[in-house]
Amino acid sequence: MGFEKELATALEAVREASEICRKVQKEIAGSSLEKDDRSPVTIADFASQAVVCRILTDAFPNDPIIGEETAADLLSDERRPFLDRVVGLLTPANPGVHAETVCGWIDAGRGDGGDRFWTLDPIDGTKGFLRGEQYAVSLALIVDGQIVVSLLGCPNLSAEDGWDRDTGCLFSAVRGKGATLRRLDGSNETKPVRVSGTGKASAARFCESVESGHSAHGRSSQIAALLGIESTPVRLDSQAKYGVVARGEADAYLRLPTKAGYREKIWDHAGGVLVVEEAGGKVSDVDGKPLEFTHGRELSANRGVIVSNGLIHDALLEAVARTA
Ligand SMILES: Nc1ncnc2c1ncn2[C@@H]1O[C@H](COP(=O)(O)OS(=O)(=O)O)[C@@H](OP(=O)(O)O)[C@H]1O
Ligand SMILES: [Mg+2]
Ligand SMILES: [Mg+2]
Ligand SMILES: [Mg+2]
Repeated sequence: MGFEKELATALEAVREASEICRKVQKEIAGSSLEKDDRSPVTIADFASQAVVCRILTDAFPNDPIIGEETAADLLSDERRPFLDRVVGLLTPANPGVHAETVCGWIDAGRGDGGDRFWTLDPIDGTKGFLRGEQYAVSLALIVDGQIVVSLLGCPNLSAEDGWDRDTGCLFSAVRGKGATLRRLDGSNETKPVRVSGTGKASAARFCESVESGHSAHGRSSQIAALLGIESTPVRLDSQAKYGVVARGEADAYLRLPTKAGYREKIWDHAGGVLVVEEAGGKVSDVDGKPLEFTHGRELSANRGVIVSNGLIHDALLEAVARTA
């Protein structure tokens, strides 16, 4: 199957959601609150999830969506003004829309898995978004446990030479058809995406999370030392890291387990994984196992994530094992 309609619909959804995020990031003050797990969320996270779920549900009414956010976080009386601001973001494209409708769109993202489902991170890297730095809108379609379509909208990641750098970029991949880069604006000009050709592990350029609570930075410097790497890792938020490896600006992204028991969420990876694989790279957990998107909301069968250009993957896994 070509998944043409799925890709076209997902491109429209990620572009519309990214546009809202860009608008909010320009006037960010007072736009965030804290969820029960103490992580931040903004009006743009909710609006982005609402937009993507609305577009996907219109086109594919039978497809479940597993999204990060829930409207339950908006329903108290004290959060009503915050909900009204989310509704305000959606009103230009949906004149007269009511709060109940918007909450229904957000909660269309409360679906379960199954043979065919989408997973959505409406803003990945919310902390980066709040700092004015990198974030991504991440969306993927999973069929029979395999990612078949994936998209990463990166509004603050410059498009490459010759393109207007300010528009941000949009990566997409369809299984077996390669990975593609577009500008995030409406233009449909595309470029193929390829990983780097760095074959010597000692020459590898790493990227990793900004937040040391999300990936063990100390262990990644030990790994770099073992491999004879002298360059310092580039730290950037969100699945933009997958995009950067996919287009060869970095050779690897290490996400090393921190506190025992944290399980990675599927929406934090699905949009990036297929983009890197279709660009010629490789993704596994720290034990070298493929990521399993068949256990609901979490990658419960995996620990950590190692992303590379493929050529240096075995050397990375060996160094990871030696620092265990
Ligand atoms: N303890 C812990 N360990 C691993 N991962 C965690 C942890 N806590 C949160 N998260 C998830 O990290 C997502 C942000 O991705 P990054 O780590 O790439 O961003 S950052 O550079 O650290 O800001 C972030 O995604 P968003 O909530 O969508 O921003 C979280 O789902
Ligand atoms: Mg995330
Ligand atoms: Mg998120
Ligand atoms: Mg979050």
